Amino acid sequence: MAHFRTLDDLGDIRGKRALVRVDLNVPMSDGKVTDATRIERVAGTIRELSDKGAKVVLLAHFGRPKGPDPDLSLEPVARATSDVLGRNVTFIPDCIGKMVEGAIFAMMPGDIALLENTRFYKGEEKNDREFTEKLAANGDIFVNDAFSAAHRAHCSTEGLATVLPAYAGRTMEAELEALERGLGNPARPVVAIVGGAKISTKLDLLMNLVKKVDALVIGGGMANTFLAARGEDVGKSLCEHDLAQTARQIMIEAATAGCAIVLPSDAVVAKEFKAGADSMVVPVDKVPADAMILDAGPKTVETVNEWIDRAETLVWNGPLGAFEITPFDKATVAVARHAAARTKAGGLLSVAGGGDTVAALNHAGVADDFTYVSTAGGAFLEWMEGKELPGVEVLKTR
Ligand SMILES: Nc1ncnc2c1ncn2[C@@H]1O[C@H](COP(=O)(O)OP(=O)(O)OP(=O)(O)O)[C@@H](O)[C@H]1O
Ligand SMILES: O=C(O)[C@H](O)COP(=O)(O)O
Repeated sequence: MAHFRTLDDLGDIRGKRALVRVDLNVPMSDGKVTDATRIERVAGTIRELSDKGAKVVLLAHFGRPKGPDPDLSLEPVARATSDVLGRNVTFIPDCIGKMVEGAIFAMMPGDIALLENTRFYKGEEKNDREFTEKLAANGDIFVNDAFSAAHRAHCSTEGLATVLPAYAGRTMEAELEALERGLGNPARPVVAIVGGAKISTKLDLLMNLVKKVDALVIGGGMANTFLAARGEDVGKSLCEHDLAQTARQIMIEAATAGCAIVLPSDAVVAKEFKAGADSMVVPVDKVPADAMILDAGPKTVETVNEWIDRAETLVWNGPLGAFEITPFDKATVAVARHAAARTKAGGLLSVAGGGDTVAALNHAGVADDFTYVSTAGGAFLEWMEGKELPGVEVLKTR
């Protein structure tokens, strides 16, 4: 990639402080990382910089804290990163200031440290110049290996590249190359599946996506808002009723663009959101008032698989149900396995992205059978829409 500086362009960095932006926003349960894919993907960059003798200082965010929040500390992620690397990763409980400066000063060439959640400071998400400079004070070079956070114009994703010599890490390089190969000019029909729970974040994306794909399958918690917008009673399901008008607008845009919208026709419902809860399959117009939709039903799975059979390109972000909890993983697993089988048989280019989506494909045992699995969620979708990603653009121009 001629227009980026990469690790190949680094000179002698022995003893230099490399601030490395990674995406360690990984799924966690009971304080433990439940899927280490994002950590595994950045391990190569970390090892390479460490082997070159840099002091490797990892910068990352975790969750969406409103300020310092012990529940969103990166400390447990430092342990998981250490396990993946098979090397010690020191956790430094802040990301700016004298204490951090001292801790980094004490590091030996090749040592690796992870700083505390950058989002504990308000300046981070505002891309505040002063906060960028405080972060930059602890680095000699900046390496961005967080493609999955590159849609955010934050200090640690964009700002730092304006004040320090900036390089794309190996994962950033690999993601851009693979997505360009797979989606630059996709073979049609293109089917997109968008599910998951981050409804408000994804509605804007859907608005643009319907203009680019031939069919849009809406699943997971996302679908409930659309079903409600269509007038269905979704009981106690996850649903953003105040976004019903936007959902209706998306359906109108889709009709205008000739994009088929595929919504669930049946659903698995339960009264409790817990493993092994009593559940039943109902048509989407018969959801009991005291129950919630937690997965797509078998008829829906059949319909989605038929769309996959017609597709040349499949783009997938967001699970079709609460796949972490049995038995609400069935639809996601069935569709993932179907797409994987078609990919393996030839004829389907399948690209999936999203932290939870990757976890779901791993759960289905088919992540390796997709053409490409990106660890990015929002960044993946924005890239798909053709939007410029600030974290990528700033690397290009320097
Ligand atoms: N019907 C549903 N009700 C409640 N939660 C659901 C439902 N369907 C899916 N989910 C939840 O959606 C979550 C995943 O959604 P999300 O939008 O975060 O996916 P993603 O885009 O792959 O992940 P990320 O945003 O981390 O990259 C899972 O935790 C899953 O349990
Ligand atoms: O999980 C992600 O998609 C990235 O880490 C970005 O997280 P955000 O949506 O909270 O900015």
